[in-house]
Amino acid sequence: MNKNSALIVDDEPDILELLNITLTRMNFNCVLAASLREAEQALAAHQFDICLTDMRMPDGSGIDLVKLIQSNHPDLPVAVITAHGNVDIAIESMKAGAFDFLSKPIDIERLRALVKTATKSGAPEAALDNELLVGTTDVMRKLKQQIHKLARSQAPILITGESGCGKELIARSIHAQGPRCDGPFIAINCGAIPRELMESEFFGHKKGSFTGANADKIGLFQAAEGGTLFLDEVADLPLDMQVKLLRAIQEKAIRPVGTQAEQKTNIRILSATHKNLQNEIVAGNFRQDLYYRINVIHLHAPALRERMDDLEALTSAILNKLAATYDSEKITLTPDAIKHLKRYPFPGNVRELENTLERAFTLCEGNTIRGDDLQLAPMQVETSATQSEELNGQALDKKLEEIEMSYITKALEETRWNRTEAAKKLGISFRSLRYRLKKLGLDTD
Ligand SMILES: Nc1ncnc2c1ncn2[C@@H]1O[C@H](COP(=O)(O)OP(=O)(O)OP(=O)(O)O)[C@@H](O)[C@H]1O
Repeated sequence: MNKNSALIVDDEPDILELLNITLTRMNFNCVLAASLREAEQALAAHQFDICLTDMRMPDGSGIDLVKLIQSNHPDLPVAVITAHGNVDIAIESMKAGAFDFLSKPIDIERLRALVKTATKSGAPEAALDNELLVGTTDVMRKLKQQIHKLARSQAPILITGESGCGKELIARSIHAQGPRCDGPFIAINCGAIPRELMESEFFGHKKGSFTGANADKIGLFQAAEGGTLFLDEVADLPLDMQVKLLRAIQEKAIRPVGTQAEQKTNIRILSATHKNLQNEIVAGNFRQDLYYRINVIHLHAPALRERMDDLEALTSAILNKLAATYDSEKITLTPDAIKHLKRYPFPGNVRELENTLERAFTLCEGNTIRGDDLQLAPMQVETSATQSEELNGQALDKKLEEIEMSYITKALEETRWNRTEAAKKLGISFRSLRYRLKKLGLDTD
């Protein structure tokens, strides 16, 4: 088996020795350098699989080395070793391109985990274009490149963008392309957890630690061990929970409710929000220090109306998925339907496009969707981009659902729950009614 090779840069002989012994035991060939100059020479002479560097060297800083490696050897993962508690340096180095950091005193277990993650290859090349994210417009191409580049890094990433524009999908792609791809991807909507259960949901609890805690329970952090924890709607975390989350990220350790002992964690944190976190900080709803920690790298997901050239590709991907789900033949759109879609601003982004097409599919005759089947009200078609920014996709969906629910229940009551008759009354097919009943939770089968 070919040995991996490591470049270790430190002017402190003790640490150099510790790193050397640990990595040699992990079957690495180690090259040692005591200064930036020596590191540069080693980089010019050898190929490495990982570089570990201290921050302070006689002739420069670890960040200088990170920058140098970024520009000359962009595929070489480099991790920095920082003084205990020096968060600023750790973050600065990750922003500069370090894939992770270790703080002193060095914890051997963490060091081994870091080295393993760094040298583990991500998903195979074939998966890299990731079919997950449909889109070839410039903005999507750039986003995909960024995702590919950031997948190996362990830096926390904040993904911003409007509702339904693909933030979770981006997080999944980062996970799928990175070295943690065999580990779990745990997604959690921070706004959906009852406040009183939050700490236990995040960190787990011990049996008997509070009323209702009938058994030991693991939390999301433990469930995501070795993988990625995706905190969706992170702006909705209450302030007291923000403090606890900050601590967990900083210490890379958690304490389940009702226990004293800390548990180390090895997870990557990705977060997302459709809110402007800067504004939330000013309003006193979000902690600046937590923002700083989760936003080491920032990715922005574009709204659908900013990449309308992707609309047709997205539409056809969604229709293929629908055909597979409903075991139907290929579904097509008339040119008129395509025109309708192109004129609509999609305040609810790709999610709204999916909902629109699914609804149209259940309404359409045969397998061809016409303009009218899309039910895009003229008022909505004309909505300006500025107005649509104020609309919230989820609110719109909820409203439409309420209207749908009230019409359907009325028709069902009038026909004494005869669904064939109710469908006729509503002017929709039986198939469409059945689909809607299921979706609204009114299905009695
Ligand atoms: N580029 C894309 N290609 C294919 N499907 C996409 C794309 N972007 C979003 N989607 C689909 O749109 C839906 C919404 O995406 P996702 O849940 O990732 O959005 P989000 O921004 O996280 O939404 P929210 O802010 O409401 O949590 C999903 O079903 C997702 O698969």
